[in-house]
Amino acid sequence: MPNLETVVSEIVDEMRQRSDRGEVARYIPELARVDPGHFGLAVIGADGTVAAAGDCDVPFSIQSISKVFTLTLALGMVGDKLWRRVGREPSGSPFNSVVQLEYERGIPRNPFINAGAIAVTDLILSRHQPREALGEILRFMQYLAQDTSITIDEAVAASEQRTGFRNVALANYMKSFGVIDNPVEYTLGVYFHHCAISMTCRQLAVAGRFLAHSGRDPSTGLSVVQAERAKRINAVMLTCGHYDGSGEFAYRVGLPGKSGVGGGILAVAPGKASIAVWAPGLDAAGNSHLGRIALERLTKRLGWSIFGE
Ligand SMILES: NC(=O)CC[C@H](N)C(=O)O
Repeated sequence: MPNLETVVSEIVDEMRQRSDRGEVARYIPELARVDPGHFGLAVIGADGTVAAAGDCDVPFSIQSISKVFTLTLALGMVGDKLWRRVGREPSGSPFNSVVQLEYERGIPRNPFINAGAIAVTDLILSRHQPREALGEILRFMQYLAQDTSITIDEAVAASEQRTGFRNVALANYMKSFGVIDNPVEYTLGVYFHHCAISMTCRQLAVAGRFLAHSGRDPSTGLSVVQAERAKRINAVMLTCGHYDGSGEFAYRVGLPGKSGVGGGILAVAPGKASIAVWAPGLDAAGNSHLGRIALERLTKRLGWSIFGE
């Protein structure tokens, strides 16, 4: 088996040389300013070995990757009742699509498209004031990443709050079906802010370890969620984590993964590793272009696809 550190540094070198970098997200003005030349990769093996290279210590906007953690928190609060508000089938639609919601009477297809994540945020909020809910989400991220320096990028949150018209539409539409309990502006305020959490690949890979190890953080031995819940979150990541690019991601990479329009992807190799990659340029489905290519090479060289060598 090739050496993990060698594979990681080879992939970073290969990705740095590529000229096809995708397009940074332009619909959030603050993200449009990010340099598409960045590339970072961090992999943490089961024994805690870290292989990280490139811009692995540069913070970026995690955006929709936060939805994995808000789903985890909300399941901890309300349990399987969550699935009365949100489905768990792939949508086959873009992350911010409006059409399905009308056909399905305001119940979002899954917790990772924007509508589903907004409904999940609303569940977390229902027990708190917006500031407390946001504090709880941020503290959960800091706890999982074992790093209290993680913060929210207020400029990114404000940028989205000014321009997130589609999310406002989705939230209002769900509210009309009674799927959103709180004032729409409160729910969206918390949603925009948790999407604006800023983290490095290294921090994100640490935060994802519980998903790779049956719900438990192997460095502390502490259980974050039951093994069965980790398994199910991974299943939803595999089928829905890349929106209408989820099939392609499973086909090429073969791991549960969650992307964000900041260009990050968190991927989980069950029993083996937690992986975070960042390359800001996106493909047509809004997933990191080079991030996916890098993960495809990683799983191929290490034989890590869950579907076989
Ligand atoms: N795919 C994403 O990362 C989308 C998240 C972004 N905050 C939005 O709501 O549009």
